[in-house]
Amino acid sequence: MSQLRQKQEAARAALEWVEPGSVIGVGTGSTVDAFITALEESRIPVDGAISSSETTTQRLRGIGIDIVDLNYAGDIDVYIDGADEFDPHRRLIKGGGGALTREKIVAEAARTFVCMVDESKRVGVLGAFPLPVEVIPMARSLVARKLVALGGQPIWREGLVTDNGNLVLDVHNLDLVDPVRMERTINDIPGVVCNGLFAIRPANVVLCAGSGGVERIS
Ligand SMILES: O=C(CO)[C@H](O)[C@H](O)COP(=O)(O)O
Repeated sequence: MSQLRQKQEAARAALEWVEPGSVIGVGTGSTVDAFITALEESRIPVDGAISSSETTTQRLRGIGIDIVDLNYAGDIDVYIDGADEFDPHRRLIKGGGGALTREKIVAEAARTFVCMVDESKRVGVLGAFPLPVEVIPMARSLVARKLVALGGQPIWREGLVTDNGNLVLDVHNLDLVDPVRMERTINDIPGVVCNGLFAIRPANVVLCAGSGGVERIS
């Protein structure tokens, strides 16, 4: 089964968490694109969505779903998103699409975070995928030096400006054996807005699609 097909399978499985009449949180990326297509085909009537990026907002509006401001929504039942890597504890690396900060905000507002992945995203220990770190532009070089001191090799994702007007450093070769600790350590660097580790608050459910079907890890 192709990777795209696996993403579509995981996306269809996530529909089980969409309650008719609810407001849902929606992530960003190609798996989320497949989810939005599946949601449209399902005709489940949702009351609106909290979006994690301008790209997702456009897609959701395109299928007639209202975008709700998180400030007026309170907590929501479910957040549905993809990931770049997941480990056996449902801890994630996210941010390959550069939307990590808003993704983490919406995930935090949700009682249940459902993560849709294809088999290629499964790892024993996080860190093969470079860790995205969103930084305030004036702090780019300072933060990069601090990340080197932590053992990483940051590469500036040149040309990308996030929806929040910031920059992204992709950090290679960090030791992520203790991802909770590293998530906190990086967050403490002045100038860091957010990092792509979702370890303090992992996914509640991972739907991993492979050749044998969709595995539900919860
Ligand atoms: O974190 C993300 C975007 O910031 C995505 O969830 C992640 O990059 C996975 O993307 P895809 O579904 O295209 O494989």
